[in-house]
Amino acid sequence: MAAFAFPSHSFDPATGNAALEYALTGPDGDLRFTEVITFPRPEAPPSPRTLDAFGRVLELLHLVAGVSYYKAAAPPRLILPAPLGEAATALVTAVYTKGLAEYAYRNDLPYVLELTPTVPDGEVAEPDVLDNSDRRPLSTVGGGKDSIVSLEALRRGGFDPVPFSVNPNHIIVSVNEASELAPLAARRRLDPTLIELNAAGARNGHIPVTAINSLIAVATAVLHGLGPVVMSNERSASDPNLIWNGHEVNHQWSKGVEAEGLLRAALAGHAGLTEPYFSLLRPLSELHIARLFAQFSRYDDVVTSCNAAFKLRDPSARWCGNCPKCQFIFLALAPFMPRARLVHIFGTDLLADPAQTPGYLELLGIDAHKPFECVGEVEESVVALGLVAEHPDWRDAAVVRTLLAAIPPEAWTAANATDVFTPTGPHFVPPTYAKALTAIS
Ligand SMILES: CC(=O)N[C@H]1[C@@H](OP(=O)(O)OP(=O)(O)OC[C@H]2O[C@@H](n3ccc(=O)[nH]c3=O)[C@H](O)[C@@H]2O)O[C@H](CO)[C@@H](O)[C@@H]1O[C@H](C)C(=O)N[C@@H](C)C(=O)N[C@@H](CCC(=O)O)C(=O)O
Ligand SMILES: Nc1ncnc2c1ncn2[C@@H]1O[C@H](COP(=O)(O)OP(=O)(O)OP(=O)(O)O)[C@@H](O)[C@H]1O
Repeated sequence: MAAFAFPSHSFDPATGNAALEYALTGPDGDLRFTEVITFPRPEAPPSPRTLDAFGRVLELLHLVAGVSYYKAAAPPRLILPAPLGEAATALVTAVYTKGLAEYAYRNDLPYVLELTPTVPDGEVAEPDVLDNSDRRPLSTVGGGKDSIVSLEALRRGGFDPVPFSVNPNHIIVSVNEASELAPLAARRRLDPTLIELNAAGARNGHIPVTAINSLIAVATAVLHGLGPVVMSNERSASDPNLIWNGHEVNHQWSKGVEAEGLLRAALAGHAGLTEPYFSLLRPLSELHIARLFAQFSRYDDVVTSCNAAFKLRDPSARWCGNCPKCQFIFLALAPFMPRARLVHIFGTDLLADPAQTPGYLELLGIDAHKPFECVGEVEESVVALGLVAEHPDWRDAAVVRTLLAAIPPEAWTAANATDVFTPTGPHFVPPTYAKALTAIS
């Protein structure tokens, strides 16, 4: 295929359906795709001003959600459908290069890291400014511990959050029920042709899915006259897994602070939104978030962070108990709760199972690089190990004993518990919201 293009998109306010059209084009013909996103419809018909801002967010979503289809062939050209301002172009460029860096690395396609979209010449009309910053926040729920911490922080801070998810599965539905808050949801349907192409051996790999979910969330907030979208992306999401051909490869790129800044700037420049989107947990480490989560037991029967439970086909019921994310989160929660409670949450005791040791050696930086998964930094795993080693419930667990014997002395010196539990780093949390975090600390 020679190029990837964005033929058109549309929205029907009567049904809430948005149709996003894509094309892979080449000398032997085109492959066309349509992704359908169904937005929850507001009770009252939206005003023309709301629909205008929503339409502009949809334009960004159309461009960003194309990554799923682009990746089936990875042509060298990306041809945008209309003139685009600087901030929006920067977002789109980064989503297709940095957001696809893991895909490029695994498929050995270095040119993807340097894609430059072709943007048609022309003026882009300035958007009207829309300031909804004082309205109720829309807080995304992914079923895991992080979004639960944000929901509870917002609630304790007096913000009356509206939970929101894209394609909520039974886990997300149960988390929302446990929160006793009334949620909103959007439906996203990938074009079935993509799944057929995958089955036939098309190129495939990781995509920056958080960028897509984030724009669906912002579009929903605008349509419903709600305030900022509150994400739960942690500090360590910004750190790369490795460097390849001089470029950072970060599995969690679209959860990182760079993506957050680019998205905010694009939403301001292209859609006129003044305070559209931020991550409440950005200054915190994963281990710090785990400590905060431990105080909320009402979600114990439902909370699930394991990605295997969120596959479209053959998902695990809850924690698979055998992936880097399960291993990391088990270790991160262990210092802050009794063993019986954690084993109840996971349905298994990972630190009692010697088969888990190799995975933990990777998380502790003893073997290989940081796994391509949503896991914290090596330093956080080392600090967590130090804490469980002193915990009466955990210090004699088989895996803990093996890891303590394997870890080199210099790893302890490099890991500093004070750093791990001190909020730090760049963030976009508005001052009015900062108090929500202190409310649960
Ligand atoms: C659940 C999961 O990890 N899925 C990844 C997996 O796909 P798999 O075939 O095992 O299952 P499905 O998710 O059901 O996907 C079916 C096919 O559809 C494609 N696809 C899916 C969603 C989408 O938005 N676009 C798509 O093109 C997908 O490629 C499959 O062919 O392996 C795939 C190939 O490596 C990954 O692309 C699947 O990742 C999902 C898009 C996904 O939702 N992943 C998140 C759990 C995830 O990776 N989150 C990161 C955040 C990364 C970020 O920067 O946003 C994290 O938790 O760290
Ligand atoms: N289906 C979804 N719809 C909307 N937002 C989502 C969805 N899945 C994840 N998110 C959001 O994306 C961000 C990253 O997701 P992630 O899976 O890391 O978080 P989580 O589920 O809250 O917690 P954990 O890290 O424990 O899994 C979070 O802000 C989360 O709320």
